[in-house]
Amino acid sequence: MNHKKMKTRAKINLTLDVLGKRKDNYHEVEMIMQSIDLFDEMEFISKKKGITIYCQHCEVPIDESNIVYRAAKLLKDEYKIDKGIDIFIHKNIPVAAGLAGGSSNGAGTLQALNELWQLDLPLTKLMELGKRVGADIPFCLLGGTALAQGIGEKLQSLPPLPSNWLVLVKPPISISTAWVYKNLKINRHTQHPDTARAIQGIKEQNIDKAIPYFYNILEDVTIPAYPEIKAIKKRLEELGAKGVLMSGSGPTVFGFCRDEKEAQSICRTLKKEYNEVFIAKTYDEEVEAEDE
Ligand SMILES: C[C@](O)(CO)[C@H](O)COP(=O)(O)OP(=O)(O)OC[C@H]1O[C@@H](n2ccc(N)nc2=O)[C@H](O)[C@@H]1O
Ligand SMILES: Nc1ncnc2c1ncn2[C@@H]1O[C@H](COP(=O)(O)OP(=O)(O)OP(=O)(O)O)[C@@H](O)[C@H]1O
Repeated sequence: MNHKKMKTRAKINLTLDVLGKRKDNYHEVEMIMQSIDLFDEMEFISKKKGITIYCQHCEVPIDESNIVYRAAKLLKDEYKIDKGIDIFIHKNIPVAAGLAGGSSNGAGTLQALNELWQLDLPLTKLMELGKRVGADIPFCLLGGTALAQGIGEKLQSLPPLPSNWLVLVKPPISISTAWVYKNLKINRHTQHPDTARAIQGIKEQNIDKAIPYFYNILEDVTIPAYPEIKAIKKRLEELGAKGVLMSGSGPTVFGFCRDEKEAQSICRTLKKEYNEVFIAKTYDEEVEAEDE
């Protein structure tokens, strides 16, 4: 086999808590992560030498700083691979949005090259390698619904929450993840998500019971700096969405809808106010396996 195509899916954070700062510049987190069916398309074609990235999106670098390049290089060096690869990325996931678009591409690269280079590495090994490239990559490899701890790499799968309709709105701002973590100040007044209760609702497969406990501590940093995030949250809530939250380090905001009809209607309204508005469903590969 010398050719592979794949879809790489975005994630949202249903809860995001920060428990403390580590000595390595990272933070200990606790978060419930969820794959959604908003995806990039990737194509991998073997060649003799070198790693070449092709991507038309103006905000995505095609040099060695691309997450995909770093993932491919890590695998190539670690397993002394004497082959090259052309990697084509077609972006649908908004860039620098808090939706782990780049991490999903990095995860897809590890999976695809594991096959094309016949490495036969188990998922746990790919996750360990992925962590070295980015904290969200291990979850992107696992997918579905999961509790993430450590820096995001210690993962426990939760019962799937597939096919819940979401509306997502990305305001036209870019936020650096490192900046957000650096500016988070936790004290005794800081509100934290009730992760255990959110997990309980998910385990009971009762999204309405879980939603009141969805909370993202990083909004404490982003909302004062970017009030438009709060304005979008308010609009989504006014229009009837539930569990409205910023994803990751932002700036994308998502909200849960009752059904497709409600999602379409909210999406239509918000498209008149914002340029980047998306509909997506929560996704679990095991439940919704499809021919890719
Ligand atoms: C905000 C989230 O997207 C939520 O899922 C992740 O925690 C961030 O994941 P990511 O973008 O893959 O993160 P990385 O690319 O590994 O790290 C970017 C920067 O974010 C900060 N960072 C990230 C993860 C973490 N647990 N603690 C941190 O402090 C670090 O300063 C790091 O330099
Ligand atoms: N393959 C890639 N796709 C998207 N962005 C990439 C990629 N490789 C490198 N980048 C760079 O990484 C930065 C973060 O992009 P990305 O879309 O992954 O952010 P994000 O959704 O906020 O990630 P996360 O939720 O993991 O913090 C961008 O500024 C972009 O220039």
